[in-house]
Amino acid sequence: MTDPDFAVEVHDLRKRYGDKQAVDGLDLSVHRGEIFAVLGPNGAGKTTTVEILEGFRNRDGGSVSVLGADPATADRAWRSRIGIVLQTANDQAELTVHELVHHFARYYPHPRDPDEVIESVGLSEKAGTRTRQLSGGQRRRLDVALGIVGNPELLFLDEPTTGFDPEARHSFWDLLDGLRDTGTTVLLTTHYLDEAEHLADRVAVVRDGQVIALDTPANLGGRNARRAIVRWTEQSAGGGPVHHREQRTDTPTAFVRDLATRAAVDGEVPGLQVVRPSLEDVYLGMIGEVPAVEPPPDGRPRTADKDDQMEDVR
Ligand SMILES: Nc1ncnc2c1ncn2[C@@H]1O[C@H](COP(=O)(O)OP(=O)(O)OP(=O)(O)O)[C@@H](O)[C@H]1O
Repeated sequence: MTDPDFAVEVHDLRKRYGDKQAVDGLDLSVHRGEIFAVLGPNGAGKTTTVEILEGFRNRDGGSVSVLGADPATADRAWRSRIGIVLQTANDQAELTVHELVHHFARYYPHPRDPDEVIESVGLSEKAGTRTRQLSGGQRRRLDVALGIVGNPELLFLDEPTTGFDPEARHSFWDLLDGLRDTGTTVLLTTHYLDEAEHLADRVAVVRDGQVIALDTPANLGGRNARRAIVRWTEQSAGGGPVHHREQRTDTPTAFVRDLATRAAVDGEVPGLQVVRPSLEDVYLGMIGEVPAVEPPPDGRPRTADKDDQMEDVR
């Protein structure tokens, strides 16, 4: 433990609520300076894990190191090195943006310049506005301002863009890209696959309290999961039933060329589609929502080609 290259190291983390094993032997490590996303369905154990890392919740077992210290016993000096943006917004509704950010800055030994922070989250024009008069997206930006004004080495963001419109989400991403450039380590939980894909250097998928996959967004699920899928239809001889065919391949162009010579009807392959699984397809396959990237079950028809698989998907 306490490898200086890692901002966070977690091994075999466990937490139970009554008879619910919320975290069940979870392992992960976050490099310094990286943006790390934790994805998972509702109830997977993400918030519990993050709260343990923040020192807000006790664990039942496992080892945890955050900025070299155990959050369960860490002191105030440690706390001033982390920033936290919670799911629920702060409620000092009568203070202005300027007052609130300046007020929070005084809690920290080495804060950033509060006015620069307000500017960096795009709220300069709202500095004199009471926080209750901010829109949801502006409120979230203020939450981030409060999370970063202490100049944290590590920032926790719990579902930062839930409820944002697409434009607000994209400006928030720009804000985080800027934070990345300052070397701040960010650990965020999100339900949005596009968010993880855009922002994260690495992604952990959590299900049933365990990390079931951990990789870069491009490699999550393995290279095989991102192979192109060619889909088309074939009709049985004599006008019989239509079969939906599907094949995974690294060489879709060559495959379609070959398919066109054997399966085209009047020059066209019926129902032809070439798709590459998105991160969302891979993720949904992993958490068991849609078997998007699983191999076909036994007993389904397959091609003679030993490298690739084909199935009748009906
Ligand atoms: N304080 C608590 N008391 C009892 N059970 C809890 C408590 N907090 C969470 N749980 C349960 O533990 C499991 C994990 O919850 P957790 O909030 O960590 O999941 P999550 O992945 O953050 O979910 P979401 O995406 O919905 O926020 C869930 O089954 C939840 O109902």
